[in-house]
Amino acid sequence: MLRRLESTTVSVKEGREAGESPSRQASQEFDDDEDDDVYDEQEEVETGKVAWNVYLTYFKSMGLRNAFLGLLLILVSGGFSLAYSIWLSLWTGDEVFVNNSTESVKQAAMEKYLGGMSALGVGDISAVLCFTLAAAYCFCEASSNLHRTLLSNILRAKSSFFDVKPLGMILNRFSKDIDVVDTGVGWSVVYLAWTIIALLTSIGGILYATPFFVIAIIPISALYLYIQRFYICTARQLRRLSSKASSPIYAHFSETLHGCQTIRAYKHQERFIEDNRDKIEKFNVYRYFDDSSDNWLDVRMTATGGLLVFLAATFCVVSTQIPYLKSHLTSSLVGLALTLVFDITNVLNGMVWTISNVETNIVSVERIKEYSEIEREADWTTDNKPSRQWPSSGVIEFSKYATRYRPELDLVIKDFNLEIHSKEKIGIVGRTGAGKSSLTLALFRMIESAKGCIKIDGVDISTLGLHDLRCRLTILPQDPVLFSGSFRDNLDPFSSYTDSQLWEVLSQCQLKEYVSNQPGQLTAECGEGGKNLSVGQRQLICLARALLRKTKILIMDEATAAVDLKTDDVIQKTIRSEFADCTILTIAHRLNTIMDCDRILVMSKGTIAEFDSPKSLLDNKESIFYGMAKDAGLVE
Ligand SMILES: Nc1ncnc2c1ncn2[C@@H]1O[C@H](COP(=O)(O)OP(=O)(O)OP(=O)(O)O)[C@@H](O)[C@H]1O
Repeated sequence: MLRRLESTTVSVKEGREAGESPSRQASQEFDDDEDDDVYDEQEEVETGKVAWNVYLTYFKSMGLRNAFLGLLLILVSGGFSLAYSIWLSLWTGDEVFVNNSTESVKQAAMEKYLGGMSALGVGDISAVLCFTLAAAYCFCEASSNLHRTLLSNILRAKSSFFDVKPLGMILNRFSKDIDVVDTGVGWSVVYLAWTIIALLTSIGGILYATPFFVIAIIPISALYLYIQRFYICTARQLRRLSSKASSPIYAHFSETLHGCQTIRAYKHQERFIEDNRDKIEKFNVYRYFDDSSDNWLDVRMTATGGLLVFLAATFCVVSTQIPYLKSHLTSSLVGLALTLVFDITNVLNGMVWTISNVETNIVSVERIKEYSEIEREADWTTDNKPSRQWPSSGVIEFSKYATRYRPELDLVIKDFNLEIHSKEKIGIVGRTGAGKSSLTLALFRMIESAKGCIKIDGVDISTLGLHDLRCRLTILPQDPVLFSGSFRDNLDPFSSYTDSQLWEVLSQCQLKEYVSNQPGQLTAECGEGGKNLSVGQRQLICLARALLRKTKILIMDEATAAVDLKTDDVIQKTIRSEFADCTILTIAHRLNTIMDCDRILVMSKGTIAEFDSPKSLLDNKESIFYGMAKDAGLVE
């Protein structure tokens, strides 16, 4: 979006000049549906019922044995509740209390029933307590396992995944969806199990008291089912849509935070605030309908519940007119039936809510599962382990190599046949977009081969594990990457080197004086992503890290672009002396930094345009390199 800022600024200006009304401009501007279209393409919304394997994924993530134990405890607790009601009805129906029994008999019966109630109560409480503890454990297991799988998959996702998915979309899965799994899914599944058991026990009790009630139960259950099915498919889809609509909010928010300076510089604060409101508004549309559908359900559930109570009472009255039933029906049974029917209304209402809740909450598991199954990079390690010394010579060979960023895109490197000898220093130049950075990414297998192979010291790198490959090469990237932490953490994250070694590399990179003046010196904080340092200083820290690792192959991707010429000169000298016996590939924008290289690779549109010593290339006035050197003022 920030990239579009300048062009939009121009188009807004042009719009004003063309005399368009502000509202029309605004509508065009906020036809930022283009943005949302991007999301539409990138974030597909599932439709229809959530697949059963999503539920299975959730139960598997809590451990099937744990899930089974939890279910068993719910059944035990439900059994206690039913026994409790039956015991109460037996108590109220016991003729000992209405006959002319002696006080001692009444006393004994009272003690029996009270003792029974207490035992059932204690049993019920214990079962609920055990169940709650088991449930809490299961939910934590499920959440942490789902989160772990999601995180490990995202961290191992192919780089193309990050090219096509905006950060906000990924953050949404880690924040909102994980939050729903943490707090919503588990308990909604438990409430569902509880309500099913409560429903079955209530229906059993009512049928025992008034068998006639079966005539009402069937159509009313059908009505409940109908309402529930109607509601759930709407609520489920609304939940999916509102989850999707929240992604652009996250993405926009993080973009705004990152581009705060640019937004202020262009005085586009208002536009971004409006944009943010617009996205929240779109999100609220789904939320509003989500809430409205809840109210719709509430009204119907209450009406159907009332009908159920009315029918139960009517059947009790009708039963008193039928001689066979009349003899069976006692006042305590009528009491039990009416109590249960009041319960059943709540239970049926609760069931519809919980089924919908489960279905809507499980959508988050579905979304997490989707990102837990994205295509991953190649294996971290394979059976083909390189020797400890590999690469000992640093010979790099590209044979008929070609690569692309994604299967649907064009090749960015084509027909690459190249051999770089041991300890050779190669300068790589070419117009922007020629494929220089892609070449370095290919060496690290950030992008995989589409054709041909790359061999390092005779080993085809595609047969190695990614970790084995990447830890044997060093890159100084265009964008220096630093972690939040101290200088020491950034230089030596695995604490493998001594302080004196760290100071030595800092001095080689011209940073010794700066670091020793910091409070705490090596333990001084670099800030989040190294924000306490300038870009040039960050590049120097990366260089120091490379000097410490000192692998046989070093790749520099415009690594000193942000440092001043004098420092650049010193660094180049340091690299030449410290990495004298290493193979170095240098992508350069300042031609003078690669003039002393052994050979220069000039790239054009992903192919090798020229590959020779600087002298030979400069001797040929027709060469591309000569033209570049001339433009840079290095030759006449
Ligand atoms: N993440 C990506 N997804 C798809 N295509 C990409 C990606 N990164 C680069 N490309 C394409 O690959 C081609 C080569 O880009 P590359 O970054 O390797 O060029 P470069 O020579 O390093 O350019 P520069 O000097 O500007 O860094 C370009 O056409 C570019 O559009």
